[in-house]
Amino acid sequence: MRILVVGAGATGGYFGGRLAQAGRDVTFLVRPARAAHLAEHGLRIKSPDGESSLRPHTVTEPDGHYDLVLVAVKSYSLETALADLTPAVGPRTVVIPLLNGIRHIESLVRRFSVDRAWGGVCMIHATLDEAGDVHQMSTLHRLSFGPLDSLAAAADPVGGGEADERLAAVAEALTGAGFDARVSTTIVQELWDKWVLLATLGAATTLMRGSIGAINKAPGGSGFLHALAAETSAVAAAAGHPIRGKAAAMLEATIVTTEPTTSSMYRDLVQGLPVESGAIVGDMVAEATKHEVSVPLLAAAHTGLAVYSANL
Ligand SMILES: NC(=O)C1=CN([C@@H]2O[C@H](COP(=O)(O)OP(=O)(O)OC[C@H]3O[C@@H](n4cnc5c(N)ncnc54)[C@H](OP(=O)(O)O)[C@@H]3O)[C@@H](O)[C@H]2O)C=CC1
Ligand SMILES: CC(C)(CO)C(=O)C(=O)O
Repeated sequence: MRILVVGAGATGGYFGGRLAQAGRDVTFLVRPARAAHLAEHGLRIKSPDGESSLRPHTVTEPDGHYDLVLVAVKSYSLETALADLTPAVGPRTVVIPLLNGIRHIESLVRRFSVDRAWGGVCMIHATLDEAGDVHQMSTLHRLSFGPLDSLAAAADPVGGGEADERLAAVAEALTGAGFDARVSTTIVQELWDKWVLLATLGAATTLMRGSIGAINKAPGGSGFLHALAAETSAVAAAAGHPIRGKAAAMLEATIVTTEPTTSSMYRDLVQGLPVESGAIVGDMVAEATKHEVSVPLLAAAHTGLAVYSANL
């Protein structure tokens, strides 16, 4: 299976790198500066389990159709990346995005239809360090993926057809490659579960300019985190995607920790980089407005991120 990974940053470099190390046929679609860096230094992955390096195969424009395309760019780069990657998408290509939030799903479905645009949720704490290496900061590395359930059911109402064959092939390609790969039959709900977690984590850490552990140790911090999580959970419930079970337990465990847990958006902010505030916090505020849910803390975080972005 030919796999194209669009973006060789923290997530693309990690998951694509692990796939290449496992012997999969992986090509990275990168821009010229990243291509030059990778040609000179290779793709280095630093993780709690050790350090590794590989010589990735890169292209700066697609060289034909691929069977599977993993999209690993930030939300603010998506539209350009979609235009760049479109020549790689043939009639049977599966496109799986790793982005946070929900809005990118609509862009992908608009461009490729629900038949080729699937859902993907990655759980990892990773960053590109000052040397341009991928730094995996915890042992978490999970990738869930699958056709967009309700939409896919409408496209393939009886199941058992070509969609199932492609799912089996994609699952085989992604499984056993050194990370936790999971087929999901409820990927839309998983996208919401992750969004609620990340909107909470991202809003809290960027508003308070510190980790969840630091917030919990500050006066009023625990109450603030619980109030914020109640807001994001209420938005998801009002939108028809209430978080339950394991997702609710994970949210609770995340907001009570005294560990220095942060979010990718916070790491970007402290480095003075652009942030995905619209896709992660702004869209959740918009959902709240649509469903008449009161979200004063989330709205304050959104305002703070807008001020930060305006000063970049
Ligand atoms: N980092 C994390 O821990 C997690 C991140 N996520 C989500 O994953 C998504 C990706 O984030 P992350 O990997 O951290 O981001 P990074 O900024 O580390 O990497 C994004 C990469 O995309 C590249 N890129 C942008 N536009 C293009 C293009 N047109 N063609 C090719 N490459 C392009 C950039 O390359 P260039 O050098 O050319 O700018 C950059 O290296 C985000 O939505 C994020 O929220 C989800 C879970 C965890
Ligand atoms: C939820 C979390 C922290 C881990 O995947 C994340 O997605 C992020 O930091 O962007």
